[in-house]
Amino acid sequence: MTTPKEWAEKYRPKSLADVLGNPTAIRQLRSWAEQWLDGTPEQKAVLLHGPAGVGKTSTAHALAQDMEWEVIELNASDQRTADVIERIAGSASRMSTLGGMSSKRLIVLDEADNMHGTSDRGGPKAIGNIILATGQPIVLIANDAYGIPSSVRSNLLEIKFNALQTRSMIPALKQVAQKEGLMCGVGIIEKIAENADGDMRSAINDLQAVAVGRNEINIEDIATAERDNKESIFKVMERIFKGTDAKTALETTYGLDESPEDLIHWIDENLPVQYAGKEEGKVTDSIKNGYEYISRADLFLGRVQKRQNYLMWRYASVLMTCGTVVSKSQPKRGFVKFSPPSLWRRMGQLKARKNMRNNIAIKIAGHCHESMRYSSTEIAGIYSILLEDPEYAPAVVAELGLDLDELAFMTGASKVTKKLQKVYDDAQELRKDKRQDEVPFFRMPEKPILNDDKKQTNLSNILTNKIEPPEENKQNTELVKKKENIDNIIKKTQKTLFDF
Ligand SMILES: Nc1ncnc2c1ncn2[C@@H]1O[C@H](COP(=O)(O)OP(=O)(O)OP(=O)(O)O)[C@@H](O)[C@H]1O
Repeated sequence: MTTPKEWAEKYRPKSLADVLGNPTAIRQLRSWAEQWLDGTPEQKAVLLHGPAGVGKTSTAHALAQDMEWEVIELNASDQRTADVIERIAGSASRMSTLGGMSSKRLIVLDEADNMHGTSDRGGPKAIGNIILATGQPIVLIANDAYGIPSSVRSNLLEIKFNALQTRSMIPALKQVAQKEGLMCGVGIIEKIAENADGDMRSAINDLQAVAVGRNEINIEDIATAERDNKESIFKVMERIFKGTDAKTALETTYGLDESPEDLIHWIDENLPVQYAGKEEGKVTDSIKNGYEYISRADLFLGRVQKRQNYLMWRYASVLMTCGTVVSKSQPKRGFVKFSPPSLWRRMGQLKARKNMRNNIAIKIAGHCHESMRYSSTEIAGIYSILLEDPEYAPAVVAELGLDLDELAFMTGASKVTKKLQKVYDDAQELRKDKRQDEVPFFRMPEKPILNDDKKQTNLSNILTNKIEPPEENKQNTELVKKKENIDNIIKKTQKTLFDF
């Protein structure tokens, strides 16, 4: 059986133009590479450093492709003793390439901050020497710039990569889904992007994991995947709320992939339900005692934050777990479902909506040459009202370059309906027919409303508010209706400015 190719690998950017985010870093790297075309730059090696999964390695390879350079790579799985480095990178850095003097060979040293221990003995020193003597460009890649010995760092041009913004990851993830023929429910990509915390590799991996065996994914599928990851939290909840042994409960938290800050939310959410008495709504002693302990645990969590002293997590954990165990007045039996903290869900939904809103605002801002803020508060409303009119909707979608989710969001629909799909399909046809800047904002009906071209142009001017209709034409009912329609839209927007 063949294993499916990892999407993260399959969609690795091939050129610098395909790398998402970090424009300053890309610019710096490109201009450093161009210096090699005119000779040897002052700094012969660069260090790309930053968090995992933001495209450092991909950028190095994309650069080589763009410059048509060969790549010699030494990654962490290779033995990187002084000997090996000298044999591979050292000779590569001195020899000219098959393409002659003008062509270069890019030496890429991945995980350069991870060169210690016996297998890399002498490695950092050898790298330092090669950088001094090289005739070929060298790229070092590291998560932590401070993990590189300062003697090596002093000869490097440091280029910093930051975590990617959620809003730049969303369109790329949507493209991956589209290329894989995967239908995604509204908001699902936004949620995946947001969960990834700026790490594109993990976002693509999550998307692939949720998509296994499906050609359509919905928000419930993510909830199930999240639940699978959280399997151990349910065990801990069981020990805390059903058990009577405080020590065992505490010990189970050690294997948990959650911080005490997260665990306290779980306990807080479930305590009133798990320790509820027979009398509905009555606050039992178990609940009171439990909250007493939780509030003290919370004090310690506050101190951890304030003093950055993580040793105090220990006290917080003991108070919240053992405290909740001993708070119950009698053993609790029977099944009561454990729920994840509702606070997270609310915050997650808010964040996903915010990302979607920002993406739309960027598109409107680009189109109207206005700021994002002005676009979302003042202009977006007009567009959402126009989207309700089947005559204008495709042109608006085409002009702004909205995708289906964004269209659904702007019209306030909870899911993609057939009507929205049709608007979207018509918009794609419009985009295909004309170059983007040629798509008129107000699409004229296919069949002219008026019989001759001159009158048709007049109508176009009136619709775009360039001129008032001539007095005699006001009698033309169709024309007047159109004008009134537009006036109504504008009046309505002034009253109900986009609430999203
Ligand atoms: N900026 C980006 N643009 C496009 N794709 C990206 C980007 N960053 C990461 N990816 C995706 O994630 C995968 C892994 O990226 P890459 O190996 O370049 O990250 P990295 O920063 O070098 O991570 P690490 O430090 O863990 O090695 C790529 O194959 C690509 O699919």
